[in-house]
Amino acid sequence: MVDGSGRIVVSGLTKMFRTVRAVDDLSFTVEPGTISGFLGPNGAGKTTTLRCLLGLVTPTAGTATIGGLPYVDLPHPSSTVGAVLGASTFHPARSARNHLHVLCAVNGYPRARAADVLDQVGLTTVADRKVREYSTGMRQRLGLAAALLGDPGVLVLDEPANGLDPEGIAWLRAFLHRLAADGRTVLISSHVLSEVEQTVDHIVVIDKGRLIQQGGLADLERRQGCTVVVRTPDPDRLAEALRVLDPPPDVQRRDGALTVKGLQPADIGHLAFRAGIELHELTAERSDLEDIFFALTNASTIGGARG
Ligand SMILES: Nc1ncnc2c1ncn2[C@@H]1O[C@H](COP(=O)(O)OP(=O)(O)OP(=O)(O)O)[C@@H](O)[C@H]1O
Repeated sequence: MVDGSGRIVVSGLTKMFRTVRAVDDLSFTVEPGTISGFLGPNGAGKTTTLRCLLGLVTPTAGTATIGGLPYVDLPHPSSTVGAVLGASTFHPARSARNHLHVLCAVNGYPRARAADVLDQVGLTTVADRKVREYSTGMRQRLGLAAALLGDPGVLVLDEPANGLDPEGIAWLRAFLHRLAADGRTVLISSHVLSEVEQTVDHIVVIDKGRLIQQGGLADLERRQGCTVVVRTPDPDRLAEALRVLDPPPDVQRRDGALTVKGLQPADIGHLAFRAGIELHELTAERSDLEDIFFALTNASTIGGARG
C-alpha cells in the first residue's frame, strides 16, 4: 500500500550472493519522526539491506519499501530519500559549493538549495574551498549536504560516525535529532555501538542476515534485565540463599559486593529479609547498549533467542 508516510518497511527480505545468504528473511519497520540504529557485527548484512532499500541491489525474495513503494517505483526518489552509503567521492579540485551546484543541475533543484544545505551542515564558511583540503569530518558533512538537497523525508546513513572525532559525533547527534524532530525517518547503521547509543531511540539488531531484536532502546534495556549490586555484612550466607533458587541467578563477587543477574532488586530484598540478612546496598545497574548487543549476538551464535 502506498502511504507516502516515509515509513520504512522491510518484509521477508532475503539476498543471496551465489551461496552466501547475506540477508535472511529479515523484517523490520522504521517509523517517521524516529532515529533507528541498524546494528550488527561486521558482515551481518547491514549494507546489503540498505542497498536493497535504495534499489542498488535486487532482493532474492521479500520487499523493502519507503512510504509503501520500493525505491525503483518512487516517483521522486531523491526528494523522498537521501542516502550516504560509505565514504562519498567528490572531485578533489571542485569546491563544495560547486559540487552541490552540479548536483542541483543534474537533479533539477534550484541552485539556492546548495546554500541552504551548506548552511544546514555548517559548511558555509568553507564552501568555496577545494574538497581536497577537507578533513574526513568535513567530507562527511558534505555527503550529508548532498543527501539533503531534495529535502527528503527519509535519511539513510551507513556508518555515519565512521572517522568522526568526538566533536563531530556530538554535532551529528544534534543534527539527526533536529531532522527527526521535523518528522523525518532516520535510519543509521553501525557496528560501533557506543557511537549511536546516545543518538538512536529505536534499534534493529541483526546477525548473519537475520533479525535478532528490534524495539525501543529503553524497552530493550528493560527486557534484557539488569545487574543488581548487593552489599551485605554477610555475603556468603546471601550468596548461598540465592544459589538454591530455581533457576539459580548468576551470582558473582565484585569489590566486596555481590553482583546478581536474573533477579529484580525487590526479589533479592525480599529473600534477604526472610533470611534475616542485613543489606547495606541494593542497586540496579543499567546495562548499556554494548552489553545488550553482546548478549543478543552471543545468544544468536549459540542458537538461542531470536527476535
Ligand atoms: N557483492 C557481494 N558479493 C558477494 N558477497 C557479498 C557481496 N556483498 C556482501 N557480501 C557478503 O554478504 C555478507 C553481508 O555483508 P554486508 O556488507 O551486507 O554486511 P555489513 O553488516 O554491512 O558488514 P560491515 O559492517 O562489515 O560493512 C558478508 O558475508 C559479505 O561478504
